[in-house]
Amino acid sequence: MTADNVSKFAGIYVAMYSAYDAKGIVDKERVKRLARYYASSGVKGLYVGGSSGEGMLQSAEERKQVLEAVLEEVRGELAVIVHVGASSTRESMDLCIHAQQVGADAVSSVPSVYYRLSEKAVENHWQHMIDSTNLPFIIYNIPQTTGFNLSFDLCKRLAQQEKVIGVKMSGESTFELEQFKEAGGDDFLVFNGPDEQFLAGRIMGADGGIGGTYGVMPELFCKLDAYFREGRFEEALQLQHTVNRFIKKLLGYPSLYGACKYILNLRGIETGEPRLPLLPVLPEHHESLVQLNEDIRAASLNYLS
Ligand SMILES: CC(=O)N[C@H](C=O)[C@@H](O)[C@H](O)[C@H](O)CO
Ligand SMILES: CC(=O)C(=O)O
Repeated sequence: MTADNVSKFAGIYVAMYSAYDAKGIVDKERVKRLARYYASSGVKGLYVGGSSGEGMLQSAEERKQVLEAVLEEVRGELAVIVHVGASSTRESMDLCIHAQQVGADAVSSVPSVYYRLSEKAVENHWQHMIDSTNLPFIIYNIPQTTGFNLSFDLCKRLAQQEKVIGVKMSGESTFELEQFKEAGGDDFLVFNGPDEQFLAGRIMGADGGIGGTYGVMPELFCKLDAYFREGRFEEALQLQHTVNRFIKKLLGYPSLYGACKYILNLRGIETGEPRLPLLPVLPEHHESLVQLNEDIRAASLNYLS
């Protein structure tokens, strides 16, 4: 990993939702409109097909369609990292090869889920993906959903490879986050996962963040990152408090993604409902989401003026 790569990839990435039509079928035009919405928000890039993107709930064919739509819209304008994690190594490799063919900037993956795998098995799973293309690879560590926590030693071993450029750390320990930076060295990128502690992650060494709630407030996260870079920590903390009030509310709905998608809908960006088993919001939630959308809008205007 070179310093060039660091400057190419460090920054704020929206973990993008997928867009479906009213029947729940992937809608490429809607995906494009959503990608376009972020292109003017100041973010560095998009993380496609991750937790928020519901990649794990889609067929490989659908995942390819979503990625193609995103790239057709913002290729060269935004950095596009695509999550290729799947249960079988074979499917992940297929998604990696596709990502390279269509021009994604990097691939990323969680461990295989469902089976309880040894560290050796997870390493081998990731290595097959790394070897299947020339693309940079970003480890996705999210122990609270996968049950597998990346160790310092495995991080260090993987980071020695040129193609392994970073880790998305969605575990909540900022100590472990700091240790991944230590394991990988200066040129190894660490992305903060938990949006609620973005500032803490940045202070402990993260080079940027990849987050789902950024999708409804990208400008606020870009501003928070700017405050951090400028050393304006008190203002950064105040802004983190502000976004956390919004995140806390978002987490109170039947599903976080359903709430975020409804807010996007209020802004004229239709993405359909989250895919089951993730629950949509109900009519009784609409009024409070209209209010939340207005509050986010007011905060964005306030911070950007
Ligand atoms: C567990 C999970 O999905 N974490 C996401 C990414 O790492 C975050 O972006 C959260 O969605 C966000 O911090 C809200 O809790
Ligand atoms: C939230 C997040 O980072 C993801 O969608 O993977």
